[in-house]
Amino acid sequence: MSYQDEPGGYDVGSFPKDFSYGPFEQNGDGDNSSLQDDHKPRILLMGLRRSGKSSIQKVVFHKMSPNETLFLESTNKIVKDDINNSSFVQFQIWDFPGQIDFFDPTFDSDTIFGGCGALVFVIDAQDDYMDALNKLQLTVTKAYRVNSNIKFEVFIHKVDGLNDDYKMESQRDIHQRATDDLADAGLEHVHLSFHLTSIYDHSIFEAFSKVVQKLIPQLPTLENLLNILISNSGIEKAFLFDVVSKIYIATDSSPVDMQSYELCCDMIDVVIDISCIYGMVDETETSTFNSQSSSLIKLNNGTVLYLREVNKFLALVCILREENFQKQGVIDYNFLCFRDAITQVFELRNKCQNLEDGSPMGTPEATNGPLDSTISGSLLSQTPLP
Ligand SMILES: Nc1nc2c(ncn2[C@@H]2O[C@H](COP(=O)(O)OP(=O)(O)OP(=O)(O)O)[C@@H](O)[C@H]2O)c(=O)[nH]1
Repeated sequence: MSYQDEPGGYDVGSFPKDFSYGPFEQNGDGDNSSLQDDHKPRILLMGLRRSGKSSIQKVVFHKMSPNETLFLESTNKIVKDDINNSSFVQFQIWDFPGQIDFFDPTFDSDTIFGGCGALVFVIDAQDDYMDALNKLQLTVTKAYRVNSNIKFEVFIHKVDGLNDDYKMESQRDIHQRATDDLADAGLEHVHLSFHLTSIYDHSIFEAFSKVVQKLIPQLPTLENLLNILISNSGIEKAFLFDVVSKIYIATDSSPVDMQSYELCCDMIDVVIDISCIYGMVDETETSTFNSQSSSLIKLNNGTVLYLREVNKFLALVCILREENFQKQGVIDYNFLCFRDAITQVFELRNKCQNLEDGSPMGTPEATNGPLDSTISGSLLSQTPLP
């Protein structure tokens, strides 16, 4: 990951449409870095001072430990962070200073909101949130006028300090007030998504996963592939993880429960830690996660966790009953079909992006159409487990 700290020089002309995917572009011929930049969507982090914006960015994308965020200094200019080199998913995060003033003539809202995919507004739930709600209304109104395609995500943050009842009550109250405020501004049709988050547990990774997923046009295809994989392999739940950030870019369509997600995150940590200690062939190696990476953990409640490498950046982590793991051969075969299908999805996506920069080929409908049926066919041809 590279880290930039430059408040000016935004690229106004290009309008990022969706995610671009690292491995294939890096593998491609020639220098297409400017093309990559064109396709990189922006996620903006906004909210009042000290609400926790920089902490979120540092913990999720820079592996900072939550306690270290106590020493973070206040952000006083826009900080752009490129999430690209080591992560499969590519985008930019712009961290805004809390005191940003939309009426300042130097605040170029067309540039800032124009190329934005998602706007994450962070509200400190441990503080009085009335000012934050006013700012939220102002921000959404301003951003929506410039770009009606922005996904608005509200993080009700620092909930680690709150008991469960108060947490739910705050969420209900913030939800109600925020939607009322928008209705007053004539924007009742604008959708806000709410997430309860804290950097001290997995909730921030889960919330960010959902933000990122909304910007992946191939999500329905990925979900469909995961559904086919689990139903033919006796798997209960499967996540496709971006290994570096531990955000999941897709899961099957059964509901996600936090404990399963935490278990899978912990498994990735275990695999990376063990690989760092025992998996380095020589000291020049920089990545310990490679095509040899896989792991099987049996829990004492009859559950099995199974991890397989999909590519340099992605891992599939599955949860299944021990008795369903007896036919590991079928699961492994289905996994290989799944991996091929995923590769095809992103290769096709990449070709479309290169061929028709900005054309409707990049839309989910286009990528889901003919591709889905061929890939589904190859997976479905496997013998389902009894
Ligand atoms: N309890 C708790 N504290 C948090 C959490 N997230 C951030 N903090 C703390 O909140 C304080 C402010 O965090 P920052 O990330 O600097 O806030 P910011 O929104 O970037 O602040 P500005 O740069 O001034 O706009 C720090 O002391 C963090 O440790 C959280 O989830 N729970």
